[in-house]
Amino acid sequence: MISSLAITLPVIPEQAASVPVTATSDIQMDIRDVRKVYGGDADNSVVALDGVTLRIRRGEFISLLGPSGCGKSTLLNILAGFQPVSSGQILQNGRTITKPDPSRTVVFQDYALFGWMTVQQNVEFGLKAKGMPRKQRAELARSLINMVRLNGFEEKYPHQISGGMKQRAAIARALAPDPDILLMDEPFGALDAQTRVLMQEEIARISSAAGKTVVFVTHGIDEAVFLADRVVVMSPRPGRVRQEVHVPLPRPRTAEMRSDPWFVSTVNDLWETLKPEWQKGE
Ligand SMILES: Nc1ncnc2c1ncn2[C@@H]1O[C@H](COP(=O)(O)OP(=O)(O)OP(=O)(O)O)[C@@H](O)[C@H]1O
Repeated sequence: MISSLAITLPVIPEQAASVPVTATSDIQMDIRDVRKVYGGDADNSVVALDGVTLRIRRGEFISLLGPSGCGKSTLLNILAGFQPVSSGQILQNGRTITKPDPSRTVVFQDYALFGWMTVQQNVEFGLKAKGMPRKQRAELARSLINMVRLNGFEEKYPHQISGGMKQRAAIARALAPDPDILLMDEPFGALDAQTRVLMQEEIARISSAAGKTVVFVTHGIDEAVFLADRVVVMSPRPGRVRQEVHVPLPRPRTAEMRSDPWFVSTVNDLWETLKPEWQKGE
């Protein structure tokens, strides 16, 4: 039971009041006043992010939650190094992010597996690109396949396995280069409701076991709270950090925590806050 914690750690309206004291050396990602504008011409330009500031601790699991179009994917793409900021800065271990790097890998909603490669080959892909010898990469890939519980499916092609299995393979592939940070963009968005719940429990287990920092983009309030150490709620476009919720649930997260009173009331409170914006759409 965590109900005693529920009294001391409610949904926090102001970010500054809630942030635990963190040594600078524990900060892995430092997002400083980031603004992103798409389109150069002032009439057609879209301000996707404005003044986003966020510090992410090493090993922390962050859920980025917000209405459609608030800039969640934009922020994730910038963290990955796929897109530049328009202004502001993002530091990883004190260094500015300027391009993609194997220390940050991405899991997308649509799996992005190579259809002509088996599960084993997909997982090995990044290791081969890094020049790891064949035997070593085969062993490492097998242990990751084991971790995501796909043993027995190593020689299957993506079209021969289910959506949940494809996403497990994509997670194993993203973990293969041993990244510091795993970036996940609505990874379970294409799955049916039951598989989604099972995958949430899997990623909770895998991320704890692998000890990675995770940034997880989602529309799902219960998913965000179930998985995260901290839920970062974004405002409608232009995206800003409007609220942070520190989640006191212990790890490993287990299915029964979904009926904990703190969990239920936090999900309800967030829903009440976000409903008007989500009803409006973009
Ligand atoms: N390449 C682009 N060019 C122009 N506008 C873009 C581009 N990519 C995104 N946008 C716009 O920027 C805003 C933020 O988009 P983004 O995809 O980051 O939001 P999101 O919160 O991830 O949305 P969703 O939850 O629907 O995926 C939206 O208004 C979107 O239309």
